[in-house]
Amino acid sequence: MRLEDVWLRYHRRGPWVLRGIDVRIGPGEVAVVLGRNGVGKSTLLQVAAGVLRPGRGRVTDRPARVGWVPERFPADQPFTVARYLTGMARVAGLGRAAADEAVTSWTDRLGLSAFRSVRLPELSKGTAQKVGLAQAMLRPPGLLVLDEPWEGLDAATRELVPELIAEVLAADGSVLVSDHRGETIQLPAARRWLVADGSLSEETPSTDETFAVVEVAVPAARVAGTVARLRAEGHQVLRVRSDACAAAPEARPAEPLRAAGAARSAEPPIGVAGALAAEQSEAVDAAVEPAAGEAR
Ligand SMILES: Nc1ncnc2c1ncn2[C@@H]1O[C@H](COP(=O)(O)OP(=O)(O)OP(=O)(O)O)[C@@H](O)[C@H]1O
Repeated sequence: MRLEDVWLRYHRRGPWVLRGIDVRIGPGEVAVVLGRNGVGKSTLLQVAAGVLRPGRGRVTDRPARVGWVPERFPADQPFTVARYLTGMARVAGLGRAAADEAVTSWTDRLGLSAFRSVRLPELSKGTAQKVGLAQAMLRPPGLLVLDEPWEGLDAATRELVPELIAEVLAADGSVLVSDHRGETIQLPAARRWLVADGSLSEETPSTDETFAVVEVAVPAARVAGTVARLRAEGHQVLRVRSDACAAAPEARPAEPLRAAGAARSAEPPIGVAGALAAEQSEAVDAAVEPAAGEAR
């Protein structure tokens, strides 16, 4: 699929959100869309999915079957989970029996079986997100578009997301995913598209595919700005936490950089800049490339 010189704005005289985006994604490829809040990641994903039509330019070779998981599942619909998913399966072109089979299979897999008779507005945010994932996968999509798919999901389902992505890729589908939680660290082969000022640039892959995790302590008042800057630079922010340990007044000695897989071990963090009051400090864990020895 290719986005050819795509421009988009929401209002006739409004500012252009996307300005001349030109990018292509092929079968079996996954791209992570990164950038500051409000920069246009969701807009780009919606254009790719065919939910929004570009004001100028065009999208070519979009696969016939697109699975789109919006950032917020629209749960204000008067259907039960089973009824909604069966309806979506039929809309996707499945016959009655195949639709029932797909709904049973995906509700089982996503832990939704107990919610089949529950109406959508009564679901918790996380459960509604699972319904959003299920509807996108009912019929194997040639293009899967996931807008912050990890948001609100329980741990078990979060782990399932890379599995679903892998399945789409294995069937020669393409996947686009935005991710502000840094979960796409689990997709080491993903291309990385950075959106800024309406344009898109692609990060060139590192020859060293290992990651390192750098823990950084910043004053609470600067957390949002730091997170935004790190993301805009293409780093994956894994989590933000209040951390009394970061309040230690003395600087700790630097430890060797740890691999991302070891990030949650009990080892002390590296290079923590301390001297912050506990109630004022937040720790930002940022995974950066390249690995060892080049903490930025
Ligand atoms: N329906 C809409 N009508 C008008 N403006 C919109 C609409 N949706 C988004 N925008 C504006 O377009 C810009 C890009 O929004 P978009 O949601 O695509 O950004 P984003 O990078 O996905 O943000 P976030 O990371 O916060 O989800 C923002 O300035 C936003 O306010």
